[in-house]
Amino acid sequence: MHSLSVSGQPSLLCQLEWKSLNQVPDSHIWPPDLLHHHPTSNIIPPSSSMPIIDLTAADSVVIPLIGRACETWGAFQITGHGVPLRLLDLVEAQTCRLFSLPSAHKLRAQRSPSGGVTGYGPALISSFFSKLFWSEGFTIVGSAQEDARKLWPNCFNDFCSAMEEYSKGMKDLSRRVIVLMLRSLGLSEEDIDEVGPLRGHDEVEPVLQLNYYPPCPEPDRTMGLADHTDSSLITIIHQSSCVTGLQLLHHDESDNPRPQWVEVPPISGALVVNVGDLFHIISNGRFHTVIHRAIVDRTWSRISVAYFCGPLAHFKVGPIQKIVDPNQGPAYPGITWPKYLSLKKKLHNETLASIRLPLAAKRQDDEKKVL
Ligand SMILES: C=C1C[C@]23C[C@@]1(O)CC[C@H]2[C@@]12CCC[C@@](C)(C(=O)O1)[C@H]2[C@@H]3C(=O)O
Ligand SMILES: O=C(O)CCC(=O)C(=O)O
Ligand SMILES: [Fe+2]
Repeated sequence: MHSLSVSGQPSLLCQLEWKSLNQVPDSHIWPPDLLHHHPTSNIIPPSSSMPIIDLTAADSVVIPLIGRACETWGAFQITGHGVPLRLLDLVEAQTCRLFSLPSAHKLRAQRSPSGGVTGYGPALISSFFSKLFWSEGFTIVGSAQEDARKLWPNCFNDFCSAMEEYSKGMKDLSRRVIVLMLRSLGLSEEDIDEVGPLRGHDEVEPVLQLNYYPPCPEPDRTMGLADHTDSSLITIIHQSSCVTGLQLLHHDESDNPRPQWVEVPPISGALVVNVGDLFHIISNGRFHTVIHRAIVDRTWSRISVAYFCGPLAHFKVGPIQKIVDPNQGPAYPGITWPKYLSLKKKLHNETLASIRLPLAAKRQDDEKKVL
């Protein structure tokens, strides 16, 4: 059953008994202009489908492929990444175990309504929309112990150890991918040690977002997770292997002036890497932070596990000087991840634009006009 808040708007903490529904309640029906599903937009010729990069290939092959993918797509899939299939299956099974709990149990670990980040609830961006998502989320920052104890007072260990092992695997992999991305921007290994977004990488608290999208009787009328960019440097996503749902907004300059939603096909054992807002900033806008969303399926539920990799809290992320064109200057000021997240809570997809600096060339022009 879903609840209504005093204002008559559906409560964001509403908990549906998904299985009991044979149609989508009004609280979850999205206006068509926000859905723009365009079924045909999913039929993308293979020549322009999202890159799949095998990390076992030589660096001289992988690095340019990654650079190109980040510039044109803002995302790519990786295979040969070394994270065992056993670990991907384990984290998926534990995620499934969590979302299969009765609603009343899950609500014991509900995210605190007064600005909490960790715990069970709709994705945080849900507050920007008057309609609810056809999904449930669980956010882990650092250790999952406190919340897992509320869910399984006597047997929380399996869940916690799976999440810890997975976070560790993702931490190592994200460092490796970030180094390849920085090298594709022309930085040497020594430059990378100096420039710093990876400084203290081992101490950064892992952020995991577990997402569950139940089957939906009317998938074309609702939204699993609305359009957004991730605030991280990069996000690594594991998605269930048989059900599609993740889509990217892709601008294919060569054929079509309008961006299109492109499906990210699930490939067993592959992981999706999204360029996040902070990488867009450090690359001075060269790498493109990707707008993405999740839609739902009539028959199948879907699970995704997203690992958000960011810098240490006190580290100010700004465009890397070595790659800033001196004629243009930096496009963004330095900003810490917590500060960026607090802006994002208020401004959602307008956050990057809100901090963008006028280009140096334009600044000089404007200064001349004043003189
Ligand atoms: C580090 C974070 C990124 C995130 C906000 C958060 O503090 C924890 C949850 C993350 C998440 C996951 C689902 C999509 C997203 C936009 C959201 O609503 O919560 C991201 C946030 C983000 O990238 O800004
Ligand atoms: O479900 C997905 O594949 C996308 C999840 C996502 O974008 C997120 O958690 O930020
Ligand atoms: Fe995302």
